[in-house]
Amino acid sequence: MDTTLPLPFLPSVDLSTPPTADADSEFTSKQLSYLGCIFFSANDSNIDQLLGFLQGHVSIEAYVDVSDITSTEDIVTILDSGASKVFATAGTQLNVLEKYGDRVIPILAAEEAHPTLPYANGVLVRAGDIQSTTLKLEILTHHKVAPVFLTTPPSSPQEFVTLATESSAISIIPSNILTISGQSKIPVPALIASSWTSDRPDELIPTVVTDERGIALGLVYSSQESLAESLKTGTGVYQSRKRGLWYKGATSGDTQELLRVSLDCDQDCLKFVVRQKGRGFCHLPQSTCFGELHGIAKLEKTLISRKESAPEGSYTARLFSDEKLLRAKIMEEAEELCDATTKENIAFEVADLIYFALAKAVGAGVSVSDIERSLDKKSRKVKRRQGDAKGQWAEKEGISTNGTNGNSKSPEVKEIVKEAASVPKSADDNAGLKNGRITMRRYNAATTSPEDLKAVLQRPSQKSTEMIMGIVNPIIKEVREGGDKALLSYTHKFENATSLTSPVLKAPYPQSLMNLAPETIAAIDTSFENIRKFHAAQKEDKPLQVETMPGIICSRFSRPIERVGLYVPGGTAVLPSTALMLGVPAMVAGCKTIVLASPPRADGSITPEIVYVAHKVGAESIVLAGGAQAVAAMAYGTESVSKVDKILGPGNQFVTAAKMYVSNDTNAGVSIDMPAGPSEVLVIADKEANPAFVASDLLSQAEHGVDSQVILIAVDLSEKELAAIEDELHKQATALPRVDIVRGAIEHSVTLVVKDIEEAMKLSNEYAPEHLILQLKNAAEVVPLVENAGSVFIGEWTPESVGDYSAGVNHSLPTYGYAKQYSGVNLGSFTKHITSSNLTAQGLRNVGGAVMQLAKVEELEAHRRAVSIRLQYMDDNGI
Ligand SMILES: NC(=O)c1ccc[n+]([C@@H]2O[C@H](COP(=O)([O-])OP(=O)(O)OC[C@H]3O[C@@H](n4cnc5c(N)ncnc54)[C@H](O)[C@@H]3O)[C@@H](O)[C@H]2O)c1
Ligand SMILES: N[C@H](CO)Cc1c[nH]c[nH+]1
Repeated sequence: MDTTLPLPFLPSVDLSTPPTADADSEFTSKQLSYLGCIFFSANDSNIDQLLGFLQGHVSIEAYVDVSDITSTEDIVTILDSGASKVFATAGTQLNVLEKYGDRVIPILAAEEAHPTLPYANGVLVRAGDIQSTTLKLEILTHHKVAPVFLTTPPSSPQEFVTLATESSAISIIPSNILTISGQSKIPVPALIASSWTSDRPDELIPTVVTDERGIALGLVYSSQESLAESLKTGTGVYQSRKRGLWYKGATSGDTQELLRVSLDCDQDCLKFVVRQKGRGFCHLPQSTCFGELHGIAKLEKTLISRKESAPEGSYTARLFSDEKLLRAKIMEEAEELCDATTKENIAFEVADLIYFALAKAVGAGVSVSDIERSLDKKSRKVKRRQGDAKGQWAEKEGISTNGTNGNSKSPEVKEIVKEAASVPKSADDNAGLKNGRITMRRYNAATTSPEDLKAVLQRPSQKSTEMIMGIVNPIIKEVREGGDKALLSYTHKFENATSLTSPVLKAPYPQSLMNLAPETIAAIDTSFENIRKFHAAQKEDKPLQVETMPGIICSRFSRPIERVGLYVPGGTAVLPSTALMLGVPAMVAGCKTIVLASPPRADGSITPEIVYVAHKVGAESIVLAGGAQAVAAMAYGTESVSKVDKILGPGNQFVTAAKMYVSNDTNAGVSIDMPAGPSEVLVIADKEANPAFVASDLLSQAEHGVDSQVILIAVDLSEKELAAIEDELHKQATALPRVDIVRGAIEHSVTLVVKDIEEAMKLSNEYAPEHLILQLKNAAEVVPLVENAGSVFIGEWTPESVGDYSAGVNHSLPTYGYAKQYSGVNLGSFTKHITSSNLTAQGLRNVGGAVMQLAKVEELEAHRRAVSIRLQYMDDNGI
C-alpha cells in the first residue's frame, strides 16, 4: 500500500451508486481499482457501507470526508478500518482527532475567505466560485501547503480540474464523469499524461514494471495511447520505441495482469504493478530483467510451483497434504526461534519458520502480497490491543494474564481488584508492601459503600475458564487417547521428572520409599488416629428405617464408593497432610480401591511421607503425576492407572478445571467432591484477641500461594489495636521463608473494620470462607450465627493449622465462596446412599389406591397394573 498519493487526481465514489463491473460502462469498477485510491463522502447513514467497502478492498487507499459524521467514535472506526486519510472540519472535529496526526486533514470551507490554519498535513478546499477558489489556491501555494485537495463542482468539473492541475492541487473527480476514451467525459489517460513530464524527445514516459510486492521486473516506456490501451484491456501494454504499441506476452504468452498504475513523486516516471504470468518478464530465461528472484520471492515462487506439480518425494508437497505435520513443524520452528540467541541462529530459525508459515499460506492460496496487505492494514489500526499473550502461551511462559472488570467500583477499589493479579517476582517487587511494610489494605465498613465492600471481598481474579480449559482440554484428550505414554510425557514436561519411566507406584511399597524420622512417623500416626476417630464417628451405625404407613418400611443404607482417586497437591508445597485428609476417610468408609495421585519430584521420586500415608490407608497405587493429566488418568484409566469412580482432593486451577471437565463427561463416569482451590481464611477478632495470634493465623493461609486470600474482620478495634496487629503481621511475615508468596497473597488481602459482631458475621456469611477463625471473647456463643463456612476454629487456642493437620477435622474444604452450597470432605464424600422399600400385603393395600390414581393421572397404565394385578391376586386368594 503506497502512502504517497499515486496520481494527481482522486476519483470520488458515491456509495449509493458505485461504478459497476459492466464492460459497457465508460469507466468500470475494475478500471477504478487500477488507480488505487478513492475519495468517499461519509455520513451517519452510509457508514456501514463504507466500512464494508474498506473491509473488502484492503489494497485501495481510501480518502474519506467525515465532516457529516456526528460521532467521533465512528470516525475513529473508519481510521481503524484502514482509511488512509480523513477530512475533518476545523474546530471540534479537528481538536478531537488531532492525536491521529497526518491521517487527519482539515477542510477549508468554500465560504471561508482566507485560509488561516497552518495546514501542516495539507488541506481539502471545497470549491466555491472560480475566483475565490483560485485565490485560495494561490495563497496555499504561496505558503507551500501540500497536498491540497480540491473538490470539483458538478456544474463545471473540467474548469476546476484544469485549475487544480495548474496549481499542483489534486482534484477530486466523481468517477461517473471519468472515461478511458469517451468524448463528453474526462479521459483518465489524458488526465494522467497531462501531469507527467518526459525529458525524452519522443515524449514517452519511462515506466518501471514491478510485481505486487514492488520487486522490479523491468523498465519500459509508455505513451498516453499505450496507457489507454492498458487501462482498457487490464493487461500490460507499453510503447515500444521501435515497433509502436507493445502488448506484453502477445507472442511469448508471458502476459501480465494489470493491478495498479501510478506516477512517481516528481511525475517523470510511471509505475505499473502487474501480476506476471508464464516464465517471467525478461526476454532472457529469468524472472526479471535484473536477474532471478531471491529470498522470500524465490521461496514463494518455488512453493507455488510445488503446489501446482511437485517432483516425486517432495517434502513441500508432503506439507501441503499433511495438515498435522505442517502444524507441528510451525510450532516446533516457532519454539526453536524463541530459544535462538545468536544473530546467525536467529536468522536461521526465522528462515525455517518463514518456510513453514509460507507453506501454510501458499497451500491456502494466500500470497506474500496478501500477507503484506494484511500487515499494512494492521499498521493503520488506531484502536490498539493490549497485546497480552493468550491462554496456554502465557501460561507456558509463566506470564500472569489475570484481568479485572471493576466497572462500577470506586477508583481505590478498582485498584485493589486489579492488583489482585500481581505476584512478586523477586524481592525487589513491591507487591504486598505499603511504605516498605507488609500490610493488608484497611477499610472501614461504615464508610465504604456496599458495592465497594463487595468488590473488596472479591477473591483474587482467576484465569478465565476459557483460558484454563484451552490448556486443560488437550491434556485430558491426550491422556485419554495416549494413556501411560501421554501421562509420562506431561510429567516429564511439568515436573521435569524426565528420568521417570513408569507413571505408577503399586503397593506394597518398599520400606526404602518410606524412610522417615521417628518424630514424623509419630506426628503422622497421631494425626491419622484423630482423623480416623472423627470420621469413623460419622458412620451411620445402622440403616435408617421408617414405617411410613402400616406395612410399609422405607430404609436408607450407605455403601462405600468402590474406587476413589485422591489428588494430593504438590506444586508450591508437598502436602502429605492432604493424603491423610483424603486417605483416612476413604479407608474408614471401606472404599475397595484407593488410588493416590501427586506430582513427583524432579528425580521421579515421591515424598516418603505420602508413600507412608498411602501404605497406612491401604492405597493400591500412587500415580506419579499432577495437574490435569493426573485427573484424566484416574478418570479414564490408562494401561497402568486404575480407573476410579470418584476423584477427590484440592488443587490449583488446572486440577479443578480437569475435575470439572471429567465429571461432566458421561464417558468417564466419574464424580468429584467439590471445587477446592486456593486456601483462604477469614479471622474475626475483637479487642480481646491477641494481635500475635491473629497475625499468625492470617499468615498461615497467606503462605499457601500468591492466589490465597486472607481477610481480617476487626470488631470495633481502635487505631492502636489495629496497628498492633499490623505490626505483628509485618514482623512475622518478614521472618517467614515463604515471605515472597505471603506478599503476593497480602497484596489482595484486606482488613475490614466493623462496629459489632452481627455486622462481622453478616460479612463473613456473605464471603463464605473456607476457614473461619473466631478470635472473640465468647467465640463459642457466636457459632450459631455461622451460616456459611468450610470449617470453624473457635477461640484463641484453636489456630487453623490444627485443623490442617491433626485435630481430626478435614482440611479439604470448599473455597471461593462455595461453602454456601458444598460441605468439606467428610465420610459421606466416600459413600453413597441406597434406599429400599419393603411392603407387606397390608402395606400394598394401604398405599395401592394412591399409586394407581397417580399412575392414571400420568397415563402410565403398566405402572397402575403392577399394583392392581397384585390387589386382584390378594382378592382372588383371600390374602
Ligand atoms: N481447599 C483446600 O482444601 C486445599 C487444601 C490444600 C491445598 N489447597 C490449595 O491447592 C493448591 C495446590 O496448588 P499447587 O499448584 O501447589 O499444586 P497442584 O498439585 O494442584 O498443581 C501442580 C500441577 O499443576 C500442573 N501445572 C502447573 N503449571 C501448569 C501449566 N502451565 N499448564 C498445565 N498444568 C500446569 C502441573 O501438572 C503440576 O504438577 C493451592 O492453591 C493450595 O492453596 C487447597
Ligand atoms: N490449609 C490447607 C487447606 O486450605 C490445607 C493444608 C495442608 N497443609 C497445610 N495446610
